[in-house]
Amino acid sequence: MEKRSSQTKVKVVVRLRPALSTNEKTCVSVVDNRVQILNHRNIEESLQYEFNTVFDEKTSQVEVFSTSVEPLLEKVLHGQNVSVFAYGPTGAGKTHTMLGVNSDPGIIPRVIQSLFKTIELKQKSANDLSNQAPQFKVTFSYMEIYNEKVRTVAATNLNKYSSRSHTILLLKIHRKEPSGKELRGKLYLIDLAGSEDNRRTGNKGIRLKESGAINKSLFVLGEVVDAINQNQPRIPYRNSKLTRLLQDSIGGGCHSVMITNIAPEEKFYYDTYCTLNFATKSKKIVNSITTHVVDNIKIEKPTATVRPIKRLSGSVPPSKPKLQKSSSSLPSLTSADSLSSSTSAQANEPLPSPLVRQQKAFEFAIQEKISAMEKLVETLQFTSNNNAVGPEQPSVESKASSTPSSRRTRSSLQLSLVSVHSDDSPDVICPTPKASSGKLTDATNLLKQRHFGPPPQKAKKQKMQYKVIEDNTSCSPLFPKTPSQTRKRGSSQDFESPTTKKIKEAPSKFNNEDQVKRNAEFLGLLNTATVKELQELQTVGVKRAKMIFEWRKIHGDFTSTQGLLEVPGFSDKVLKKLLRNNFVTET
Ligand SMILES: Nc1ncnc2c1ncn2[C@@H]1O[C@H](COP(=O)(O)OP(=O)(O)OP(=O)(O)O)[C@@H](O)[C@H]1O
Repeated sequence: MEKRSSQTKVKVVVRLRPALSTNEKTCVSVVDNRVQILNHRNIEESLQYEFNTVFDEKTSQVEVFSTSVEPLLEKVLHGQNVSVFAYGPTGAGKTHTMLGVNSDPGIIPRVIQSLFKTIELKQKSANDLSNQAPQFKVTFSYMEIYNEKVRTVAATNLNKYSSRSHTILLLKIHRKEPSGKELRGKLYLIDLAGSEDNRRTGNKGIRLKESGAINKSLFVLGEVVDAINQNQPRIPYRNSKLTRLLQDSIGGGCHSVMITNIAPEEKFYYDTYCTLNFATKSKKIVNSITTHVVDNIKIEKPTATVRPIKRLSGSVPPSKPKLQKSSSSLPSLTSADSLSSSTSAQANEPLPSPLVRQQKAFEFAIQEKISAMEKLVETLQFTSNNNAVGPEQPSVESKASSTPSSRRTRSSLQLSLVSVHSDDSPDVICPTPKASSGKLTDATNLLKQRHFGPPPQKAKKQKMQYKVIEDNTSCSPLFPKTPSQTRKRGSSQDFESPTTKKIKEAPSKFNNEDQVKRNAEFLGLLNTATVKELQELQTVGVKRAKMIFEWRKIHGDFTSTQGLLEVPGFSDKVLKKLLRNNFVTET
């Protein structure tokens, strides 16, 4: 059930990074909540922009987090969605703000630490009062929107580690109250690819095209913001993958914070000007906040809410050096970085509590997946386009390029939207030790083993598509290892689920009641089926099944079959055909 509770504006904050070199001239300054940019060519053209919050170059990571993000975490725990995204030109500090470095962690590691600590506190205080504590389950997905025509995550002249994709970390928090009431909140943490002025970056060839694609998606983002501000009847969310993903964040049901990163150097003048103009128009957007709540009548039996340390330790990857190595991908916090008064007390505990250990395991799982993804992209760069690999490229394990799987990974480079999906892990409250342990320790292997793509010719034809790596091995319809690998579409005996079977067995004649029932069953199936099951529906092939599945993971349940129109690959015509072929009427 969704409850529209309030309306709130997109919160736009600006962060100015420090100058990176004393040799460069600067043109931006911050006074109170105003940003001033001086046009060195014409001093009279100096511009001032006002925002609610402006962080100057001295602002620390913890201040950015505690001012802009931390207050919203409670909302996620209460079934609301929150979106935090960093926007700005290449090299202005988006990744520093979102991820940070080990010695100075950014928003993502701080959010994870804070969420787990808050959950622990809530459970502790319930236990202290001898009340039954709520149960929490935290899952995550990591996605990149990547231009499929580009073969490298290449360095530009401007910033040698420039990220060329939009990356999205989605945390889902499922809270179950002892009363049976369930709350489901989502937290999107988004590091957008940098917009850039190609004249300045010196981009050429592939990099120019890549940059063009990034700028185009950001341009569509601008169009979306304009359309919302002008109250247009149609908002062009569907014109880019990025805006589809941000649909809930901009003009949707989320609490949204846009962190606008800007750089002080004169050479960024035009970028800074455009970025601040975009930020100014974004702050007018109003979102209608939705609370995702299910009221279950069933009263849960009391269960242990914090699992014993012994079982938990099974879920932490045993290899310490590996974890330490991967920690470079996702900086973790030290006790010195205590975030708020409510959490700082915890930081001094001599032994990590179970939830802190779970948080660590969770961080590790994300680290593993992100670093595996980075490795994969590097491998792909190397194996798919040796010419493009210059001295700035990171070294690549040659093993990966010589195995048969590398041939498959190469083809997956052509996919534009890469999703490392691990929605079932790690389960904070009650994973079985076996499952949990497998999921966490195998994260990297999983990615290595399962980065298979469609045959290269096929992938070339497809302009934009999803690549999904799922933790649940039984849900890999694209590349099943079982006899189903050779099965033809429609011959589903080998894994047909009772639900799918029910849908497939269409009665020869419907009365109204049958039809309503069937429609409901079909909708239920859309909201619960695995990719394999979805594939069994008429008119839903592998690609559409994966699209439906991914869309559902990101945006939640479909409330009607019309919702399928939001899924990439579904036109009116396709939807009508799908409904007709499955004996379902429009809902
Ligand atoms: N607040 C800051 N304090 C210190 N250094 C910073 C800060 N913000 C950014 N930097 C440094 O500036 C450089 C560029 O930052 P970063 O890579 O985060 O930019 P970006 O906007 O993510 O770029 P891209 O769009 O190319 O990914 C990095 O070396 C980073 O460490």
